[in-house]
Amino acid sequence: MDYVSESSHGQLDRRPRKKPRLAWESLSKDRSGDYFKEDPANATSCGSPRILPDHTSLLLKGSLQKGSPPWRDDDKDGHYMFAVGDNLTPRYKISRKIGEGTFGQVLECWDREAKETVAIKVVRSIKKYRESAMVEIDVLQLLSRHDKSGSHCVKIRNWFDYRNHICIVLEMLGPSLYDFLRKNSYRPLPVDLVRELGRQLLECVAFMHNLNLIHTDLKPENILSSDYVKVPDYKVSSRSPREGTYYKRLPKSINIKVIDFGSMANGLRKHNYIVSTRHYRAPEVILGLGWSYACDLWSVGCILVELCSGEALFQTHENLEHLAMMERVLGPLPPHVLKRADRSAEKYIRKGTLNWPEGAASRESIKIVQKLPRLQVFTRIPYRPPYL
Ligand SMILES: Nc1ncnc2c1ncn2[C@@H]1O[C@H](COP(=O)(O)OP(=O)(O)OP(=O)(O)O)[C@@H](O)[C@H]1O
Repeated sequence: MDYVSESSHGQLDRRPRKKPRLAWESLSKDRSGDYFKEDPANATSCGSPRILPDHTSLLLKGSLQKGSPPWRDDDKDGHYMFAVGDNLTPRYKISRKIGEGTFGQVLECWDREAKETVAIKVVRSIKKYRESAMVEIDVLQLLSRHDKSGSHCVKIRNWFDYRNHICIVLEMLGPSLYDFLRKNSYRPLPVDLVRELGRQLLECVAFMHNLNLIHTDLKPENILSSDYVKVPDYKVSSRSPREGTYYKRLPKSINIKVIDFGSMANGLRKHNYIVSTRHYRAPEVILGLGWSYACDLWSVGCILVELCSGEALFQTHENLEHLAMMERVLGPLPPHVLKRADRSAEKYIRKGTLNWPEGAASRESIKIVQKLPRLQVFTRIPYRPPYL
């Protein structure tokens, strides 16, 4: 057998960009009936996951044309093991792996029934991820139901449970804003383009917030170009001219769509657990003040500055340094905000102000903060004070 391993990115990511996953605890509700809905064309079989030496997907060349591939154990993290050319139920044929996240893998597949390419999120066969995926499906369906005029949210096409993996079938989108930045060697995008992207992003956020939903994980990786065109990839097609496998995607327009609704939170409740990927995390989340809709707006602000400058604004992994960076860029945190900090954040505050630079972990850290430009320098627009 000829196995090939594949990683989700051609290049190494420059920073860890993952967030804690807790949303299922706050959003999940009692479900009955459709929880383990199956694609009628497909039999689900469940087996106990066994340990495999590594978590990378194995791609098996030249597997079955019709029906399901032979049973393969999941890897040690509960990821589905697949082969390019396999069927994922008789309806979907796997073309390639597009991405991998906390939840599972995203596969580009050819939908034989709809005759279109789709992206299928194949969720890890672990209870908490399965449950969270069901919440994501609910959210995607809710968004689709209310989306009369194109909300800039990815559309769900279908879902099913296959060999103990929840599979979410999504419309196929193009590269992410992070891909654009990376491929552009982290050079700034033109301000007019950023303005247009910001408008679309805010439209999407307003749409979600009007439905009392807080995304909580807005970041360039989760904003995808909404169109893609297929052009022949001759390098591949000359060797293996198989259905759905010899195309590559190119960005076609500046229309964007938001993905990844697995961390969605209910806006009607108060929350104070940690959300968002570090660089896009709002101060109220770090300080334990309780958070709501505004945390999405904070993330949008960080994203827009990143698109204008080419680099993530707050590149840190430490809370106090992060807060100091915010003060450096935006001005002092208001005293009434610092006063409300919870116990875990008290250590960052001395006499009503941020314990900085006294509390800094190192001189290097102080220097890094000092080097950050003020917001006006990034945007060349007049400074607007207190942001909380
Ligand atoms: N509809 C889509 N079209 C094209 N690519 C997609 C689509 N949905 C997801 N992807 C790709 O798959 C990757 C992982 O998807 P997603 O963020 O939904 O998974 P996740 O497990 O929730 O990830 P994370 O741990 O980063 O939150 C994305 O970064 C993107 O590159």
